[in-house]
Amino acid sequence: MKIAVACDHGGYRLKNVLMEEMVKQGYEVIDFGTYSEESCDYPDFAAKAAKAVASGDCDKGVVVCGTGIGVSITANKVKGIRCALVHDVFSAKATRAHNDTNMLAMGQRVIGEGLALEILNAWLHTDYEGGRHDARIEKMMKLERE
Ligand SMILES: O=C(CO)[C@H](O)[C@H](O)[C@H](O)COP(=O)(O)O
Repeated sequence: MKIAVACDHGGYRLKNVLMEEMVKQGYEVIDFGTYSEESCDYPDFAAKAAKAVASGDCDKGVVVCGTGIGVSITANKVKGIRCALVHDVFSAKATRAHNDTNMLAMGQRVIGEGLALEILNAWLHTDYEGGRHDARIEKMMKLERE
């Protein structure tokens, strides 16, 4: 499975920790930047990762900024993306099981690395449940076509 990752300067350190974990687990990780802690604009990088997921080049995406908010808003502007900003394990599982999210956002300035890794793993390893959630997702995605 191919995972697109991206961050701004505020998420650079956590992105590296998450990438290391995913590589260790055998995921192919494509890093869309940024590549240092020099100040930059999160939409430039989050958009690249989101477009890679939306086009099918990558299967899922993980984006990080200071709060996770900027990168999640950006990712959700790209058609086909359902990006969840998550800072607890329960929501990480729920957003895969119920929302079939294809991108995960977290904030380096909000949670520690240990919790972020638990969230990442919960999100990566929880399957979409389908069933009653299909119609709800279809209603959300229909908004993109209006
Ligand atoms: O988009 C954000 C806020 O929702 C991110 O946390 C950014 O990383 C943050 O705004 C960057 O702030 P900085 O003061 O320029 O480091």
